[in-house]
Amino acid sequence: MSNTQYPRIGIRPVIDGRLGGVRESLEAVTMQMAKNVAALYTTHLRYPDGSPVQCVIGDTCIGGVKEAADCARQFENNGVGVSLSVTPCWCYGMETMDMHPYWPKAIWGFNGTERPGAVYLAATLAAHAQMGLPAFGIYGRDVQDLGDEAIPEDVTDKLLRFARAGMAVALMRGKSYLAIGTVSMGIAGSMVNSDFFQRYLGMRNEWVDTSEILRRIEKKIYDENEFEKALAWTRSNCKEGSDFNPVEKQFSRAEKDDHWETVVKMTLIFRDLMTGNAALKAKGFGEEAMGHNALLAGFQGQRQWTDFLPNGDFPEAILNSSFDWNGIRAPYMMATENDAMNGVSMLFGYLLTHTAQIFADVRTYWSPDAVQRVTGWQPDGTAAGGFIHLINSGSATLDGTGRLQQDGQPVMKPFWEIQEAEVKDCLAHTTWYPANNGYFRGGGYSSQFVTRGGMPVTMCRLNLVKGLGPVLQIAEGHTVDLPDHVHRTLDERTDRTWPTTWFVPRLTGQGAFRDVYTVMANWGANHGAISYGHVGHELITLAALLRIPVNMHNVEEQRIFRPAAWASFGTTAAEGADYRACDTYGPLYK
Ligand SMILES: C[C@H](O)[C@@H](O)[C@@H](O)C(=O)CO
Ligand SMILES: [Mn+2]
Repeated sequence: MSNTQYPRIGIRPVIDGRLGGVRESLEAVTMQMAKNVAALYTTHLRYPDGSPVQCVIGDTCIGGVKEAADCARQFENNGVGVSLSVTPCWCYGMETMDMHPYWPKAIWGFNGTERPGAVYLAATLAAHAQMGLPAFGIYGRDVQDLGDEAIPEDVTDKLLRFARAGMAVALMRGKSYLAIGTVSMGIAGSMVNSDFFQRYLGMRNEWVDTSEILRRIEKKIYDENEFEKALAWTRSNCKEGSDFNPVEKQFSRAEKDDHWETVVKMTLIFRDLMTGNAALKAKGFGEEAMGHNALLAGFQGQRQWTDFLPNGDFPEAILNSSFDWNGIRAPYMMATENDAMNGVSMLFGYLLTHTAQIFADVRTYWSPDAVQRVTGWQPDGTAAGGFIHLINSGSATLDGTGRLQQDGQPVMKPFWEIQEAEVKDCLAHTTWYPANNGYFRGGGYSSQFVTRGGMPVTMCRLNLVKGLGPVLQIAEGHTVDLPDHVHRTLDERTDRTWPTTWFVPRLTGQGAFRDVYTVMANWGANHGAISYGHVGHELITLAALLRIPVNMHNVEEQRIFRPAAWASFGTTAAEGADYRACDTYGPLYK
């Protein structure tokens, strides 16, 4: 996606239409409010390629329906995907409101009292509620003087929160999920549900059979120069681990070398399938050069492919990372086992944070007693109540090693903040073991690392429930370090050739978060998507925009920001209100 194709944020300066004094006195102040928000957005928000988000400000202030219609046309012509109305004064709600059926909407009503911006906000939010077009209300806590250009901190926070989630909605619209293969090992999440993608995300689905990978390998439908570069980089940066397979099952050195070539080609091919590649056009493959317009993809892998060919762990891990042989770059979202529902969970985390995501099985809850029994160590500190072993062959991002840093702390961060030395460190802490060929008869290489402890992370998962629809679950928590011998003992009970993250959710003492065991017991599927930071509140805002109820979360009430109309569905049991609101509005795209 080039910069010019990214959706923009439309800012609507709304004004009291009474000419002959009132309007004239407010023109400059209203337009200035719009300009100030645009400046805030362009300084703080970025597109996935790292460039600043672009805003379109209405050509004129909007005092009535004629100017509202002009502005809608202007926005349509300028690629707007998210709409924010701003006003310092009373204006005419239904005459000036944004009526677009699916642009995420918010109104910032200035908290001054010389002119009542908040009264407009209330009147217009009522109109939005009455018309079934939910909008977020933004209103500062402290009164400002008319003409005070500062955007207070609480307002800034809400403006940014709304825009980040709104932009995620706009970025998904019109893009594709590409399934490479079909259902993996009976996993329902890989039974790609096009009705969900179309109606809830505005995305389309593309499917290619895995025989396409073989065709491209055999017919050399990839950039051969890039392949040589990629193979050389892989040889010098991806260290191969010992072969733990029984000797009689091990592949020969020649076969292993051949597997390295295959997995590097698979990486190029998966990426080209997703986004296209101009180099293919030059080789006479114009159709392949276009790709599938995919923002997200999944690879079935198990079992038909992996039963006789190298597995997808290398391509999945590299694509999900913020770097490869071409240098530091944005991660590609790639779900292992073609678990599209976990892929979308990753996509949510990625679009909100611009950081790579860990894809993992939510494999084992280790109670303190079980840990003590098996290792002799009594878990303490963050791990005192036990922990969850997140581990899956393959697709966890190498950024998940925790070797990227901020002020000496382990982090995951947007690619534009990553330094070359940090990339080297991620690679140095990753070992590529010959795949466990009891599971992967065709060989390949699995990435192994242990995530550094102390990172704040958020795990989420989108589930489809028949009769209900999609629901999102969210668990904020931390990665933890275990003493070496404890890690080794527990890890070796599973598969020591796979990447491990030890995770402790933050407990609230209530419901699903009464203890670590109960968090795991309430997880709705075998996988979770793990994003850096505590971003549960951002996920909740995004879910509300998409009309997806959140069935489980541990986010404090004061951090939750949903469209104003949600309050009309109930204010004390907010979870129930969320379900009723999402049910009433239905999916964003009809
Ligand atoms: C190798 C195994 O089949 C794993 O891939 C399996 O445990 C899963 O990841 C299931 O989601
Ligand atoms: Mn899995």
